[in-house]
Amino acid sequence: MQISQDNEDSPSLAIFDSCSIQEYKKSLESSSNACSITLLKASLRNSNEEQVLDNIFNTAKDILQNKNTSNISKWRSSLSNFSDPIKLFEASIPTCCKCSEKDFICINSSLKNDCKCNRNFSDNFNKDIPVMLLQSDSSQEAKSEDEQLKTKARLKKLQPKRIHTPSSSTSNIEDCTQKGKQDDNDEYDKKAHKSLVAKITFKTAREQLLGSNPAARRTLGASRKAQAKFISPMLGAAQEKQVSEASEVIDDRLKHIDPKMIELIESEIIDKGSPIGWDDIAGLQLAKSVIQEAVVWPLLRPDIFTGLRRPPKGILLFGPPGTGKTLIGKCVAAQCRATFFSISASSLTSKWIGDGEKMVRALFAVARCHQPAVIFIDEIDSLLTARSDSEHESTRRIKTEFLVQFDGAATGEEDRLLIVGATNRPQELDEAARRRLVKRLYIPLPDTLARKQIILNLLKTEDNVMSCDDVEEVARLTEGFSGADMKSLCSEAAMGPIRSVPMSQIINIDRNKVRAVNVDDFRSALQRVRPSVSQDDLGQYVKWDKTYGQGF
Ligand SMILES: Nc1ncnc2c1ncn2[C@@H]1O[C@H](COP(=O)(O)OP(=O)(O)OP(=O)(O)O)[C@@H](O)[C@H]1O
Repeated sequence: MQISQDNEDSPSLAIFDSCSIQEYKKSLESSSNACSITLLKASLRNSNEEQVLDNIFNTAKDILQNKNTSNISKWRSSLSNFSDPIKLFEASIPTCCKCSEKDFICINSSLKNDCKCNRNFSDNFNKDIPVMLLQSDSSQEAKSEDEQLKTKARLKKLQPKRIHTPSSSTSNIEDCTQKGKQDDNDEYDKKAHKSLVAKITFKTAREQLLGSNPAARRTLGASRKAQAKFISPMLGAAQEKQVSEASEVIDDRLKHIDPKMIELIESEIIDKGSPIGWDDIAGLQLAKSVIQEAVVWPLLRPDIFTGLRRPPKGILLFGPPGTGKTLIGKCVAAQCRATFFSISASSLTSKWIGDGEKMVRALFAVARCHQPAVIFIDEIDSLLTARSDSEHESTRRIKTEFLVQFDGAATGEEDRLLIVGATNRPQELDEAARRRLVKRLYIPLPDTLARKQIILNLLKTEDNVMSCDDVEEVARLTEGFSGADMKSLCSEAAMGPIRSVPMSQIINIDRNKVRAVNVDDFRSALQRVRPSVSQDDLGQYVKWDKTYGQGF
């Protein structure tokens, strides 16, 4: 801060650092002192930063010369004290007429007519102080005092930068500054001690929470990134989290994996649905027995299935849509007591654009941590299609990563991972993929017996009056239906009894009064539900099965 004085009446305070002005304004703002407020008003009077302190200085001078006594009648400092902002600020702290104490708390008490020291500030003193400031409690005072100390310390640091201007009155100011330095230091020590005491005895709710729960720092007023985890500001929740985080052992295999992906896999890709049993899958006896022998037993007894008996690491289930491929994958996982990871290959290439290959890596890493594990990849053809020139770079990278991971799983002696690929378009599969998915099982449309079993399974939970003959009739009439088509047919038939209820009663009708499903409902449903698989498509599967399939 540069202090110059062009003439004795009009000293000018030139600011070399706008930051120090802001600090000074802040210190004025944080004071409930009437003089400070008057000075603050003066500081705000002009938007030109350069003139702020000049305004303050002149205002202070007016007060001292009794030109501005409407607000403050007692101002016992002399002009020479205003050698710098610190002195100016100190001078702005009024002194009690009775005890001659300089204290903010005293001002408040006095203004509320309960001056503890029975100090007597001027009657005029409080007229201009906003009510809000009068109501500030002692903690705020302690805080403002603390801030003043900080401000002083900061301003003190700025003092060496002061440029001396050779003029008689400025010399006086400088002398005064030097003289006051020792006193200043003593006062700083005193106030610092006072502030320390205040700090020890008083803590804001925020300080208290942060003291006991540092994790809350990130939730209280701090900015959080969009993808950052939610951290509860609640004491118990945060502490619980900390304890659980501390006790969590991070698996080495997950060291280089993005935690967000791990979280995503564990929440979305691990299938936690109800376990599927072999009886839930109608028909497909041969496929079931091959799978049981080739993968379920080896996963359950890895000690017996070694060497030549070592199980394949990958199987392919191919066939028309809705024939139970996913059901089989789930059933394998349930039978092996394995974790079931279910992911659609097309989502790897579309949903996680750019991250697909990282996702593949993460998927295998997480699966290794959850062994035994079954990784079910639906629509595997979209991931492992035959290579072509038009293939997108990112798709090629995902494919390469998948094959690398697959080979890692295949060669890892200890790994108990099974990759189950499912496809409706086996002919589009890459040769490399075909070779790796050693067991290729055709999952055909259900035969009559299987369709009958599907109907019976689905009707178990419905009120029905279907005889065995009725079920057989429906099974016969549904030649060419897939398992999913059979489900649609049964749902449609189950709507028959509801449709027979008059519209006006549908809202109020007693559940027990809705009639049971009968064969006529199935007959009408058959008018609406048609098979989804064409005979031509079936021919392709049979052909591919003959060439590459297991051949049972
Ligand atoms: N063999 C079956 N036994 C019992 N229900 C079946 C059978 N096949 C299909 N379903 C029924 O059809 C639904 C769809 O089956 P699933 O999802 O397993 O077929 P998918 O072959 O995987 O089909 P997509 O190829 O379209 O993925 C199942 O939820 C089940 O209700």
